[in-house]
Amino acid sequence: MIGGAADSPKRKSGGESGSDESGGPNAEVVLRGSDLAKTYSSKLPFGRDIEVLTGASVAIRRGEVVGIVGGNGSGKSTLMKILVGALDADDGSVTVNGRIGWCPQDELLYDRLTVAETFRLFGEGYGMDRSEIEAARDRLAETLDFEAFLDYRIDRLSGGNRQKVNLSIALMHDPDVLLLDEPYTGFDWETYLAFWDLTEELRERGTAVAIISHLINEQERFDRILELADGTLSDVTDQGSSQAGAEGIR
Ligand SMILES: Nc1ncnc2c1ncn2[C@@H]1O[C@H](COP(=O)(O)OP(=O)(O)OP(=O)(O)O)[C@@H](O)[C@H]1O
Repeated sequence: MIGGAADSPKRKSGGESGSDESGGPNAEVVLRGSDLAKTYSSKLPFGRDIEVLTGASVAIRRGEVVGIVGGNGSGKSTLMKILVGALDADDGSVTVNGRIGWCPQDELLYDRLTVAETFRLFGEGYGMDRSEIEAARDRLAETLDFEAFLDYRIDRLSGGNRQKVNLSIALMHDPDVLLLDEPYTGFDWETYLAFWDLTEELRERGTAVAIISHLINEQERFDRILELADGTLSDVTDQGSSQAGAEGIR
C-alpha cells in the first residue's frame, strides 16, 4: 500500500496543532508512533520469536527531514511499515494527520506496465485527475531525469530507473509526510543530488520527510537523526550514532 492509511482502533487520524509551519520544534506533528511493539512469531515448532520493537516512539513534524539509522535487522523497515499502516503493531498507536507517501525498500511496481501507465494507475488510486497525473509525471520525470523512459515497461528499466519511478510514485500526490526506505540505493551521483534538491523543495513546502538509511554520509542534510537499537528509538543528532566509527555519520 502506498498513500493514505486506513483508520483502526490503534490507528487514528487527527491533528496536533502547532504554530511553526516549517519544521521547528513547535511545528505540527503529522505522524506520531507511540510505544510501538512488534514481535515476529516463529512459524516453526521450536523456532525462536524475533522481538523487533519494544516500545519505539517517534513524532515527525511538518517541514522537517528526519533520518532513521540502525544496523541490519534492527527493525527500521518494520517500523516504517507500521507507521504507514502496512503492518499491525502488537502494541502502541499511530496517529496520522494528513496524507502519507511511502517508498518501500522493495519496489511495489508492476513489471508489465510502462512507466506512464504506472503513473496513471497510482494517480487514479490517489484520486488525481488526468491532467494532475500528467503534470506530476512530467515534473518528476524531468527532475529525476527519466523522461526518455516513460514508454518503457517497468521490467525493461535499470535498477536505478526503477527506483526513480518507485520514489516518484510515493510523492506524486503531494503527501504531507513522506516515508522513504533506503531511497537512494542505486542512484548515481547526479540523481543523488537531484534527490536532495527535491527533498529540499518538499521541506520548503512543509512536507515532512523521514528517510531510513544504513548510514548517513551527510548529516547536515537532516534536521534530526534517530537511531533504532534494541527495539527503541533515540535521538543521536548531536552525538552521531553508535555506527559512526565504523560506517560513518559524517
Ligand atoms: N515477515 C517477517 N517474519 C519474520 N521475521 C521478520 C519478518 N520481517 C522481518 N523479520 C525480521 O525482523 C528483524 C527486523 O527486520 P527489518 O527488515 O525490519 O530490519 P531493517 O533494520 O530494516 O534491516 P535492513 O537494514 O537489513 O534492511 C530481522 O531480524 C528480520 O529477519
